[in-house]
Amino acid sequence: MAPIVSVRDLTKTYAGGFTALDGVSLDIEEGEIIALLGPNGAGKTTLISTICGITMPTGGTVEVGGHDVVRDWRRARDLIGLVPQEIALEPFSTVWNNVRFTRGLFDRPRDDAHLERLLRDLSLWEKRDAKVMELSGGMKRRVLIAKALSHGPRILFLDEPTAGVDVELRRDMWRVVERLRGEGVTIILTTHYIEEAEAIADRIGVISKGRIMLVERTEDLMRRLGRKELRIELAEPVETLPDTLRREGLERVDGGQALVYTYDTHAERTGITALLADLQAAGLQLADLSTSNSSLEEIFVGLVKEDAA
Ligand SMILES: Nc1ncnc2c1ncn2[C@@H]1O[C@H](COP(=O)(O)OP(=O)(O)OP(=O)(O)O)[C@@H](O)[C@H]1O
Repeated sequence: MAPIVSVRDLTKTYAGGFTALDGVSLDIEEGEIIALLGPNGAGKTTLISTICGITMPTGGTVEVGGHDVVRDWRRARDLIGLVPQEIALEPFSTVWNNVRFTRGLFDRPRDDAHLERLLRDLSLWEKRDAKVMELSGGMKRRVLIAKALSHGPRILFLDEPTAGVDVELRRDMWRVVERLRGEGVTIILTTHYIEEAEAIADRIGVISKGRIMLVERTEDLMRRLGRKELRIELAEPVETLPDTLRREGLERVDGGQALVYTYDTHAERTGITALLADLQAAGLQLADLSTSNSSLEEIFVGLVKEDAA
């Protein structure tokens, strides 16, 4: 099946000369949830805005549902719902009218039942007659989501959806995302939180300095990167490792006072039992043992550092 979003060699250099996207290519399949992960300023928002036809590319192409987002922007945009990072709402208008107006912009027939369901899902129904300016920041974010979904888009973009939102909104949001997933809606979100990406995304793309560094199925990425460290404090330091202990992943550290064994938490065998047996056989006395997660956060920081190196 043709991808629903196809990005080819996309570049964006802003008027001031700054290159925010530097040759990005990415295919997104219909119905998948993809998380774009990257530090501040990596180019995530620029990528989303360009796919949505809001930012003009300086090179390359983007097709959404087979429509070029520049030449055929209206048809491409019609398939898209965008929840932006910044709150941009009509402050004097009510919640209901804000959402209904957006649906109207997409030339959809009136469908109050659809809008009611959306507002209920987002715990906004009680506030439907309130003016947007009277709402809290969290409520305004809910309105942004309702607006983005008002015309029943096939693709939903969520730009940093959970930055600074409370637990309830996060929960409501993920409930809506689950429902949309069930309906086959494609979801593209940007986030700083790798745990969030891991929890909901089918694939994770890592962006740094305007480039896609990797795109992988979440489970493959986690398997590849899901490593843990076992630290073995020795009663007496060892000068060199006996041959019977030499193996992949084992290192002498702190002048031989400790050994660090890195293993794959997903592997069928971690090799820990054999290692401990070999340590005993080699006559090494253990003073202490501890394990630490190579946390997903650290992995991410590591990836970005790698790029900077
Ligand atoms: N209109 C603009 N003019 C000039 N530079 C811009 C413009 N918009 C963004 N940039 C720059 O492009 C780079 C990428 O910005 P972008 O907002 O895409 O990053 P991001 O990954 O979404 O970051 P964040 O997580 O902070 O939102 C940044 O260095 C930013 O300063």
